[in-house]
Amino acid sequence: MPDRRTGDAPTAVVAKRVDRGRADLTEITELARAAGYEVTASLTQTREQDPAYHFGEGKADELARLVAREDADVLIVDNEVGPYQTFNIGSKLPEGVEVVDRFTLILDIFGQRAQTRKAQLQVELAELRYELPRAEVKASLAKRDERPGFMGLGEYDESRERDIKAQISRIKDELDAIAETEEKRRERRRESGFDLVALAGYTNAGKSTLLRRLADDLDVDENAEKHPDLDSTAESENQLFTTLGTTTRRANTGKRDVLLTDTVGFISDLPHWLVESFKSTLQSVYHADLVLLVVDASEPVEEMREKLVTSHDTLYERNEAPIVTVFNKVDRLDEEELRRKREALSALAPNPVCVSGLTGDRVDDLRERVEAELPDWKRERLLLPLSDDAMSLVSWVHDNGHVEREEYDATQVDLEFEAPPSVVEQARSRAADLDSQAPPESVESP
Ligand SMILES: Nc1nc2c(ncn2[C@@H]2O[C@H](COP(=O)(O)OP(=O)(O)OP(=O)(O)O)[C@@H](O)[C@H]2O)c(=O)[nH]1
Ligand SMILES: [Mg+2]
Repeated sequence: MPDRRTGDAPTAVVAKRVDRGRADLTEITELARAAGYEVTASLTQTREQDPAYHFGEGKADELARLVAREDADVLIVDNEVGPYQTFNIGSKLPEGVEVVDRFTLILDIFGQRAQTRKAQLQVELAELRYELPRAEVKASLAKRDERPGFMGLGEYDESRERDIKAQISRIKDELDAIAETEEKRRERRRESGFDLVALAGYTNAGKSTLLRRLADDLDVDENAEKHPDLDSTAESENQLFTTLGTTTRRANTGKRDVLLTDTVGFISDLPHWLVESFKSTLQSVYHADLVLLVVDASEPVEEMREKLVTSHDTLYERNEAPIVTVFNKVDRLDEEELRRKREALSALAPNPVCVSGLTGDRVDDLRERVEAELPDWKRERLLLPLSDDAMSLVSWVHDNGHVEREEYDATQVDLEFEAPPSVVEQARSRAADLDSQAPPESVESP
């Protein structure tokens, strides 16, 4: 196969079957492009699934001729093609041409982008889960045909399935350990007064662009030591699955200190095992204080609806946080069109915030909305003695909450602030410790 890195792009023919209506090849073509393929031809069919070839056998022959004529490197099928069907279609194709289904293609993209240990493990896990039922099929085909080496797979080895299962369980353990570390980190961040906000949504909706728009660059640098894991890059590209790992940056929404996390995009028609493999990437969404569900509002309303449904399905059951829908890319449509879309989608996306991450238009509305939707902060007033310890508590409150009033007299400082409940509690208990040195006074605010 030609090397994708040398600019000599491998070529692909894409195909798709639907039960009824017309097959739309836009997304699969985008996926192929994201994986590095040049799509040279395509074919669709509207018919019920054929058990042997997925497509009708006549169509499978036509596909084979097209692939041969185009001299394509792969045939990409935008359907869930069973292991037997893959084998049958493959046997009609010219020697060496692979059949790539939607999931293998997505895994291929993920594999190319996976940079962190976690991302690599997730890809490996998904590949193994994909391979497991196929290993079973290979086993039974090999037995049936008494051709142990068919498809160039080498000698069939009974232990392959056992191996796969063992590897799956090992990777799951490692991913669980990573998830636990991340959960502890989230707790630490909450305790130090951060609200955790996650950007979620369909791939290419503009999540990373919004992250960059909302994030406060300077603060990330200043806090690099305090939060060494904060990543300063969140690339945007007009391409599916630009973001694979999670990126967290500090954002300023006014009073609150927010940590904003960008995540892998959602996509429709993913099998359960693939979503499951990337579960730990989505933990930062599932365990956020608030989820911003980003939608590309420049797309046709039916497409927006489908992508909203996919997003809600992905969030469903696991998500604990309130969801705010964000209609992004509003620079690409006029007020009237936006109004129509809001109305048409009002059941799925009640009261959305409309912004342009690209131009920054109305991003202040989004900041305000984030503030308004985050869980309530508590108000507190403390009277502290003038001591070094008290001053360090005052500066800690500044770091972790929002100080409304700070007045000094000869003997004490009168501090009024708003902060998350956990911060208020800690501040109270630290104030009580100070009081053991100089008698304290805590005044309930009105
Ligand atoms: N016109 C317009 N384009 C936008 C806007 N926001 C993002 N884009 C473009 O949309 C494309 C996708 O943006 P990203 O920020 O990479 O989207 P994403 O949701 O992070 O995508 P993935 O990481 O691939 O899931 C890029 O080409 C952006 O420049 C916007 O408000 N207006
Ligand atoms: Mg992104």
